[in-house]
Amino acid sequence: VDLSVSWLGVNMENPLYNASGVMCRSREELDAVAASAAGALITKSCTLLPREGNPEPRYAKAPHGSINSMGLPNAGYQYYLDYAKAYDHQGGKPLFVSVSGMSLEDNLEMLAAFRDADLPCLVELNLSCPNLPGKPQIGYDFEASSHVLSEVVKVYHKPFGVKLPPYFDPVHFAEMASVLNSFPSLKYVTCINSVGNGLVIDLDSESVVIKPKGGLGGIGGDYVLPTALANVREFYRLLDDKHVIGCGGVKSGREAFMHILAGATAVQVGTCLYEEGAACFARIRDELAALMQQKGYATLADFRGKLKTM
Ligand SMILES: CC(C)(C)CCc1c(C(=O)O)[nH]c(=O)[nH]c1=O
Repeated sequence: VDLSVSWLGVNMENPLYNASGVMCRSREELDAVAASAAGALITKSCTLLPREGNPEPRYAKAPHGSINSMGLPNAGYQYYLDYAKAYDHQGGKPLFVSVSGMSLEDNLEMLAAFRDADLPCLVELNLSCPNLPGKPQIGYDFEASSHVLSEVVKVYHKPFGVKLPPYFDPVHFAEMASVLNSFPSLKYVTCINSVGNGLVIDLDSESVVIKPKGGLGGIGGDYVLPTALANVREFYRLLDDKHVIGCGGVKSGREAFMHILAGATAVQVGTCLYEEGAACFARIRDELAALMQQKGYATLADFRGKLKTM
C-alpha cells in the first residue's frame, strides 16, 4: 500500500505528524519527530517573546485522554524562525510553523518576519489564540476571525492554514466555513484543537489534576474523537478548495483511517504522542497500512472523504 500524500506543494511519505504543542517546543524535540516515522512536523505555537507558560502541573493524563492548560510556553518566534532557516526542507519531511500571537499586532509582526524569510515551510495560525479581554477565543468569535484573517492576508501572501477549535452547532460550522471560504489563500484548516475548558477530577484526592485555571483545561484523547471526526467531515463538506487536517483522538491506524475517511488529507497525533513517544508514528503507520491492505485500498485517495451515510 502507498501511504504517501502530496498537498500544498509538500510531499509526505505518510500522512502522520505531531499535533502542535506536543513534542515540538525545543529543537531537540522537533528533531526527534523529524527522526521518527512521522511524515512531517509542526512547531509549538509561538508568540513574539519567549513564554514560561503556566505553573505546573499543567498537563495530566486522564483515564481516556488528557487535559492541559500549558499557557503557550514557547521559545519565542525567532527561535522557530531560526529552526526553519536551518531545517533541511529537501529532507522529505515538511516543516509547519504554528503561530499564536497574544494580539493581532503580534501575529502580523511574526507573519511579516516569516514572509520576509521566504522559507518553504507552511504557516498555521492558531485561532485559539487569545482575543480581547471579555471576548471568547478568536475561533469562537466569527467577526474577530474574519477581521484577523483580513489583516493577515494583507501581510502574508503565501498559502497558509488555521488551527480551529471544535464546533458543536450546525450554524457555527456554516458561519465559520463562510468566513474561511472568503480567504482563497487560506488553503487548509486543522480540526480540532483540544476541547476547551474541561475538568478532570481525581476521586481519591478529591482534587483537580492541573494547577492553572482552577483545574480547567483543553481535553484530548479518546474523549474527543467523535467531535474531531465531525469537525473534519463538516469542514471537508463546507470548505471550497481547502484541505482539512485531522487532529483528535488518534491512537492507532483505526482512528487515522476514520479521519481520512471523513476527509482528512493528513492526520496529527497529540495525546498518544505525549504518552507513548515518537515510536507511535511507526506503529500507527503500520496499523493504517495493514487496515488498508485488509480493506483492499492501495492509496489514501482510494478512501479519503468516502464516508458512507445511511
Ligand atoms: C490555549 C492557548 C494558550 C490560548 C493557546 C495554546 C494552546 C494550548 C496551551 O499552550 O495551553 N493548549 C492546547 O491544547 N491548545 C492550544 O492552542
